[in-house]
Amino acid sequence: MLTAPTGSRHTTRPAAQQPSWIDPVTLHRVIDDLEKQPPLVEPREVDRLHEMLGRAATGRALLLQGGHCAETFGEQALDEVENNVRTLGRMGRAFSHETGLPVVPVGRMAGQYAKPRSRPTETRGEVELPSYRGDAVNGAEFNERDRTPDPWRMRTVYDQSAAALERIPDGMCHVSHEALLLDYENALVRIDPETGRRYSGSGHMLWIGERTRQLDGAHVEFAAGVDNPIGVKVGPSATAEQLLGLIELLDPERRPGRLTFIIRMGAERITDTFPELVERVASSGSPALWVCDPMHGNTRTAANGLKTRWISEIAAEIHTFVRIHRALGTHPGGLHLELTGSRVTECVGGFEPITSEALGNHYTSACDPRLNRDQSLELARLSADMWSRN
Ligand SMILES: O=C[C@H](O)[C@H](O)COP(=O)(O)O
Ligand SMILES: C=C(OP(=O)(O)O)C(=O)O
Ligand SMILES: [Mn+2]
Repeated sequence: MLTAPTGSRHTTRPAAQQPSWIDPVTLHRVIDDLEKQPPLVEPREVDRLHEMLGRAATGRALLLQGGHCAETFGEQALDEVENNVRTLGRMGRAFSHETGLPVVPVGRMAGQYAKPRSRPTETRGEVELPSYRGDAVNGAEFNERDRTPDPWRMRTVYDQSAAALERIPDGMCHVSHEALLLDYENALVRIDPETGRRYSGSGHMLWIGERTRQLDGAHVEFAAGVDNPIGVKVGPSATAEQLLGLIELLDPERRPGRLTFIIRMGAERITDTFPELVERVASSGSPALWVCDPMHGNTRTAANGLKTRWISEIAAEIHTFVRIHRALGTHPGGLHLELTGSRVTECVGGFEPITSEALGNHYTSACDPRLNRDQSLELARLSADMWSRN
């Protein structure tokens, strides 16, 4: 049986983007309860993904990571899981067919319930309330009761994630999420008695976000202490020294598949620093896998106030990502996308284009705008073309 380590929740490092839970007694009851639960994922499944990502890191496969920006609680969300997995599967087959490389599908799924925010509070008129930080923390409705962080929501994350995992057909993909809420993540660390190794039991792959990747921060410390594959988001302010520091902390043994850099610079800015980052990391001997998140550096606000992204900019960032790798002789290792298998109208463009005016027609994202099913499949085909022609 996998056991929970003792004392794992104590850290002296600063932890960015954590909610202000107002009731410590409830918080500790929830943590104690989570520590008693079985892990959501098993070490052997985690190791299997590690091995597959190792192939991607060494140029023999591609990672296709995708799903909602923010998953939500409830039956309706569970009903979408299968559709999203099938969309990811179809995209993977398109990619694989064109590039000749196997594709490793990984869902942003069964755990992606906590969000970092640009601002701690949101103001509407005269009223200022805590920002919505994902269903793991508080409710999206703009009233004091919903927006107050509630630790019991972390217990629901566990149940909802378990239910979502049951909806993934035949283990068609591994699952991943941002390791943001350290109270939750620490409570789900387990030790494999056979090997003595520490694993996160909350998802196969975890990533650290752009806002929490500080070298001396609690998130990097947490990730360094588990054996799962780890992603780190890399935005335009990242330096080569920071990346080399992350490699020392997260992958000192240089194991292919352990560390993935998820580049999210924006179509305009990717040429500024990215070539130097790749060169410096490659010449350090790190086998880090590079994937492109063309979503988070290309977020805009439409005239009607909705957050959106343009397919043209998303495609442009992917294109530049591939070209830079080709020029340097390194491997463009895959994509990280926010998408859904449903017919939403959240991103602008596509073959049958969604216009900025139509964005409000079916905009259901709890946080960032996602590619809909058609846009996802088109982008997969377009990207596959970039991989094989460049
Ligand atoms: O992925 C999510 C968003 O990019 C992140 O939560 C920041 O969004 P915000 O600027 O609306 O807070
Ligand atoms: C918040 C996210 O990304 P980033 O940390 O890159 O901003 C995300 O992936 O939803
Ligand atoms: Mn997002």
